[in-house]
Amino acid sequence: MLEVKGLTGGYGNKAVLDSVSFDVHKGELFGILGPNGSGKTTLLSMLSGVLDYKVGSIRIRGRDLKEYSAKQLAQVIAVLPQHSSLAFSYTVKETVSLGRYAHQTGWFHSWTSEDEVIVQRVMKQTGVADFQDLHFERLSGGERQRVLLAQALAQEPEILFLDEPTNHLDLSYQKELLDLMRKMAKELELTVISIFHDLNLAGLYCDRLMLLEKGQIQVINVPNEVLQQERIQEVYRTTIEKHPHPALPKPQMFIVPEKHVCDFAPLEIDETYLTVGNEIIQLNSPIPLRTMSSGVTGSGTGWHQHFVNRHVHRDYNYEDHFAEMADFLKTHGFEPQETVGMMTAVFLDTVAFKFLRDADFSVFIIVTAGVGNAIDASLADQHSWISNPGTINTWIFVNGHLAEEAFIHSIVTATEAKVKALHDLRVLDKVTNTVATGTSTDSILIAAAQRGKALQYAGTITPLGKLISRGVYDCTVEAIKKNRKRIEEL
Ligand SMILES: Nc1ncnc2c1ncn2[C@@H]1O[C@H](COP(=O)(O)OP(=O)(O)OP(=O)(O)O)[C@@H](O)[C@H]1O
Repeated sequence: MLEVKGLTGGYGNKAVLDSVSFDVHKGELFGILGPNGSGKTTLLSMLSGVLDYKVGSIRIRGRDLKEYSAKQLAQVIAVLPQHSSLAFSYTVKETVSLGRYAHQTGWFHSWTSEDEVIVQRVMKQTGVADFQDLHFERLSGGERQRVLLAQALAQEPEILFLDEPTNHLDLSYQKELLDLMRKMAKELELTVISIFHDLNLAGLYCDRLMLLEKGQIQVINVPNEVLQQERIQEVYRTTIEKHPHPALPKPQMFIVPEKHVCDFAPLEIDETYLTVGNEIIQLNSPIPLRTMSSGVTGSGTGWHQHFVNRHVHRDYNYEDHFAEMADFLKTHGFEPQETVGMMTAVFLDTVAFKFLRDADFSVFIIVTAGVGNAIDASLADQHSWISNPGTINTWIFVNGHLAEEAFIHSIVTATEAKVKALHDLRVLDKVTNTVATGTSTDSILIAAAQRGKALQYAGTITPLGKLISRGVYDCTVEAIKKNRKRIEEL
């Protein structure tokens, strides 16, 4: 649909673009990225015939751009510029109708019913039909943007050029505009070429991205390839982190603000932050901690400041235990969004905790262990779904800076230590009469201050893994013994 070869040029003697070559296919959503001043708008101006070029070629539908008359070009391409103002005062509908100009013929341009149908359709698509009789200059920036998009679509172009299309739009219209672009690209084979400053939106919506750097193409590829952490850091000269989108196989880049001295102040989570009561065990951190957990609230990965292990009756049974737990936390002064919350049927005074220190980092481990529901994982298929009360809740606070993989290693290491504790205490699976490996509802939390020593690994043989192994083993043994004693006393 569009072929660019060796495009070089700029303004007067100032060369902005240097040997730019690429193709865009029909029906493709193609994103142009690059830092300020890298030449994105200059390229778009050349592609849309606004800015002349001396070296290289641009071919649209196999024909050289320079062979098109202005009107012919307007029948094929439409442009939604970044900043727009109108010289005259038009209503919204009149503004959109100007898009039909390229399709009108003869000296006396007559307005056909087809023109009317198209204008009404594009006004609906862009959400501006409701205010079609208002004057353009009375509109907000976002509303104007949508009116100009409607005008561009009224042209019924084959290629739509967009310069920062979501600039003035609120969140829902950003999504709607880009959803519409993608729909039109896929269903009507509209070719969309758009400049983006928002790398995440570009990554979410575009089929391919082209990254410009100082007037040259740094890379053209699918979003996952272009949006590499090191590359973006280098080209944009800033610190960012790349993470997967939570719902889609797409990359997302996060800005990391510069840290201040207070962000590095040493923090050691230990017993002083812990309170053990009859109804809850709570640990309140002075700062949010990076967490990975299987709590009833705060599960998955996140940042949490409060940690609650709540005693519930053996017969606790709510259909929506997530909502019930959230209500419980609220009535006890905890914000559920900021709290990792777990439940246990054991008496909370049977808790075991231990602080362990290495040269330049430390861990604080807290375990409650009910084993009435102990299961041998290798024979789990012999169990029915109905479970008895009893669960092992393991909390591991790390005073260090954990890498993503260290969170996973920590869970593996802690699980191995727990299994060994059950083995050594000969905790039995009552159904199979074999040694249990855990209970059916065990829960775990890894929470790290993300300050101090960088800890890349937490396998059993690493310094962190050794502390976790020792601490989880000792605490699990102690908690099970205390719990057994407590039950004997009843
Ligand atoms: N009309 C002009 N006359 C002379 N130089 C210009 C003109 N317009 C842009 N430039 C220069 O060309 C270079 C590229 O500008 P361009 O607007 O294409 O970059 P961009 O990648 O779109 O930047 P931004 O992200 O800031 O919009 C810049 O150095 C800019 O100063």
